[in-house]
Amino acid sequence: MKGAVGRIYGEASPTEFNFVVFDPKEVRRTDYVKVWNDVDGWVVAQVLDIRATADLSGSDVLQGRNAEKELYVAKATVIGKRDEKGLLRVPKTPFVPGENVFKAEEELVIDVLGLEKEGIYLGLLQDTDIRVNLDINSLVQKHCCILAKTGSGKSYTAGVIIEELLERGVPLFIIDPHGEYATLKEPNRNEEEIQRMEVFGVKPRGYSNVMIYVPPNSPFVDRADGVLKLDGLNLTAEEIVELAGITNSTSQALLYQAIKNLKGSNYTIEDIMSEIESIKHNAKWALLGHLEKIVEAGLFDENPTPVHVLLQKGKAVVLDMRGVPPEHQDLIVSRICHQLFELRKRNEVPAGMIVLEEAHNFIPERGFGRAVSTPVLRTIASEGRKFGLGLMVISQRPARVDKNVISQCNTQIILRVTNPNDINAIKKGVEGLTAEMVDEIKRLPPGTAMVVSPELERPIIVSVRVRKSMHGGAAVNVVTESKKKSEKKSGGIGLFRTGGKKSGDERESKKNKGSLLKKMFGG
Ligand SMILES: Nc1ncnc2c1ncn2[C@@H]1O[C@H](COP(=O)(O)OP(=O)(O)OP(=O)(O)O)[C@@H](O)[C@H]1O
Repeated sequence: MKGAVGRIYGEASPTEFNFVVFDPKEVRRTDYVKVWNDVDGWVVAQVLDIRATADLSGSDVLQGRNAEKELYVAKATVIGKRDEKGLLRVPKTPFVPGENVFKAEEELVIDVLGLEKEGIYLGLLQDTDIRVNLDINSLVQKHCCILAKTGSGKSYTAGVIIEELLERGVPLFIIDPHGEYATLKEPNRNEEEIQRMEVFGVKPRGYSNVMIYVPPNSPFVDRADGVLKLDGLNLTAEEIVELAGITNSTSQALLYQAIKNLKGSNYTIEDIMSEIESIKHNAKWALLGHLEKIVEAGLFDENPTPVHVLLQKGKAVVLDMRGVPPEHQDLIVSRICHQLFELRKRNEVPAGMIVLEEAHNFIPERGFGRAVSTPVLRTIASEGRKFGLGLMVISQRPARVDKNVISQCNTQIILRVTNPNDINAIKKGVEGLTAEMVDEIKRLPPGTAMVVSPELERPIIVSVRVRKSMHGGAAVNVVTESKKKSEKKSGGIGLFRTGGKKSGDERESKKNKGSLLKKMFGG
């Protein structure tokens, strides 16, 4: 029959069938096809796998004989068809062997998958010209996560979504441990990417509504739009233990005692120091030394930055924490997110989204470290949607991110992941993934994402569009870079990130810091 790409053969059920492929160049894995079902009419299915067989024995092969004709057989899983009410229905009667299989038209695929006509434009459905738009409300209010192994396009994809949100005026607060998002201000100048823009129907542009804030101890203070100073009021013993790296149990006990004495008042770090000074114990001097170092770090100020500037209509504020010690980053994230959440509850900042890069450092899975920012981020993940505060959780180590937080994310964007522990974490945190889909995740090329969302009838694979603005996390070739800078010989070949990314888990070393305090006082 004209236009047919194959014909059903062998056993077929209402949900699965195999078909012989007429031309292997025309049908590929993950393609969408349609088949006539006598009861339901045209039904859409997706090709899961294709195999080639030939009528050749082992000895034929050994004697160098070629097959007269090889046979290509595809396995398809049925997605269904929309009924008059727009609900997806899967047939109840099996497909008939011998029935022709056709390529599904774009409109039919869009309809059956439940793709939005408008929304956050993420890219094109793999191997098609179909635009994938994600529902903005669901993505922002009900949280989303981007999970991938390093170098697969995680922060690039986050950049694409941020551009789309910026164009719609959604307030964003971007927690950027490695300084990858400041380049949102600049138009994309990457020539290769500019050439691919036509395919995606986008043009280069920078975003002037992006502001860069840095902590006071950042090496990049002079380049920032603003400095984020914290008030330093009512620090908890646990926060100070983490901030100063206090491991000595006597010092921890003294600190706890001093803070207990101050409870009920609005105390500063100087108040804690005077309280400790009044304690008669030789261990107090070492503790005072630790506190002195915190003061010297200059994170806290009598005139703190008003937190409402971090979430403003039509703006994205990037908190660039490059070069800031991880324990400072953790405290900053904890305090700021707590205050933003409180302001949002009182409607003193607009509804918006917090973008959290390197999420495994701030909301680690139990057993993979501790962070003072965890409780507030968990609360935002579970209650944020009630108050209009969304989370975008980004991580290259899905196994090390709190699974509860991942499963709270309505939209899950997964790029290539190969580590077995990370794959297992994705299986646990993402509902509805079949074994075939999990295999697919291991094979995804860079810049290609699997998107899972209740708004979509099934996980889809998307070629993420090119960025309009400059990507800030690109790898830099050490050799070229060092040649540019000097005539000196290069010490070796390697790659590092423009954002100064560190490899490995920075927080691993302080895994159990502070746990002693908990054990001693049950705090
Ligand atoms: N959709 C895309 N289109 C074009 N290029 C892309 C796309 N996605 C990723 N890339 C390329 O892949 C590179 C790596 O992407 P990215 O920096 O986002 O990786 P990552 O997963 O965030 O890695 P890391 O964990 O090290 O930050 C980018 O520099 C970019 O060149």
